[in-house]
Amino acid sequence: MIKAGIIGATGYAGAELVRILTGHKDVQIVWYGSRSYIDQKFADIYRNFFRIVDARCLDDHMEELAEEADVIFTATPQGYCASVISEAILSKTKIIDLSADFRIKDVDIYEKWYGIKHQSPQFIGEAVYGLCEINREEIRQARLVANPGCYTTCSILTAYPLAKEGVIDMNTLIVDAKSGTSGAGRGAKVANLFCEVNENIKAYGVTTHRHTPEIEEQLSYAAGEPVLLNFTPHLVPMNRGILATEYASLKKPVTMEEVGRIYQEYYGGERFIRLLEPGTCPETRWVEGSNYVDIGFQIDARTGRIVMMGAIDNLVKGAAGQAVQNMNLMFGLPENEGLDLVPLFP
Ligand SMILES: NC(=O)C1=CN([C@@H]2O[C@H](COP(=O)(O)OP(=O)(O)OC[C@H]3O[C@@H](n4cnc5c(N)ncnc54)[C@H](OP(=O)(O)O)[C@@H]3O)[C@@H](O)[C@H]2O)C=CC1
Ligand SMILES: CC(=O)N[C@@H](CCC(=O)OP(=O)(O)O)C(=O)O
Repeated sequence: MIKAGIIGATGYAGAELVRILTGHKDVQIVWYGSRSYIDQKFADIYRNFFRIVDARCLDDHMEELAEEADVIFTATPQGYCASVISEAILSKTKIIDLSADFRIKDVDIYEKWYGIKHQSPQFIGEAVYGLCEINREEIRQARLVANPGCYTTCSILTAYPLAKEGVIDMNTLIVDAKSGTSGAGRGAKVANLFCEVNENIKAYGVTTHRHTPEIEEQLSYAAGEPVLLNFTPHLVPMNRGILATEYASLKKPVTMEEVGRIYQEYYGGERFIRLLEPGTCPETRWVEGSNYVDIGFQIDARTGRIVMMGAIDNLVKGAAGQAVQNMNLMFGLPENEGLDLVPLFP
């Protein structure tokens, strides 16, 4: 049995980790970490776990937890993992960090976009960017995995094959993405109150959202050239889900069949990527509650552009599901263990 500790188990991403790991046959959760609910029963906070999880929440003692756990998930705010990680901890246990602390290789870029000083830049080099479909082999060897963000997972996977194959002009790429409100976490904020979000759609973080450099960095590796792009997130009145619609000019005319073949070559064998039939657009409702990424595209011969579309559940493939997929790789388990979650509908 793999012993897993979750720091931040009481947040939305942490609670989703509890849900997935509770159904994972090779994992025992040994630590339900919290700041605000110490000693309270986890199932009293999230009553969907009534008579399923009996444990109480514990404080966030990483050093003590490292003695007990084979893997620690940090589902905590930006800056937390970097402020507690140490060689002593990493020599005893593996860490999968759901925050952005180790995602961006250039510490100056991290500090500029996140507005905080990085407390452990010495571990940035060894951290593996945990996008399983792209970095599978490195993840298997990793002690520290930087689990990608929700917008970034969806945006990168949707464009990756065409960026890698040089089909699109990367300097024309625009990523327009929409997210449900669980993406903002459980903490109370006026902007996320029912009356503020319901019956409304708005863009936010226009030209300044912190996921921009993460998408740019990963697509730069794919394209083999520096990438600058526009990323515009939107908040929509739903609980879960991300839809990314991405526009780019084609470098030369290509057919739907040719593009379909490229996607097939990269993702045809991927358990969690579903390439939709030509002309079918991804919808968040068909991936909700699951680890799937649904991808579709359409060529606009009139403008010479391609429109690529991806949908995920932000809390599953965008956070906890991907974290468990990473854990499976790190422990040599089948990648889909605990993740055969059929999407929910309605
Ligand atoms: N929500 C999403 O869709 C996604 C989130 N992420 C990332 O995952 C992480 C968690 O996000 P999310 O679950 O949404 O956030 P929440 O605000 O819902 O949860 C935050 C969690 O962190 C705990 N916490 C807060 N401050 C501290 C601290 N100083 N020390 C220890 N624990 C602390 C909270 O504990 P308590 O409540 O007990 O006080 C809570 O369990 C973030 O880094 C986020 O960016 C990544 C991808 C998607
Ligand atoms: C709707 C909403 O507010 N979403 C969050 C993204 C959450 C997330 O994925 O956070 P990290 O990837 O940075 O860990 C936001 O825009 O800040």
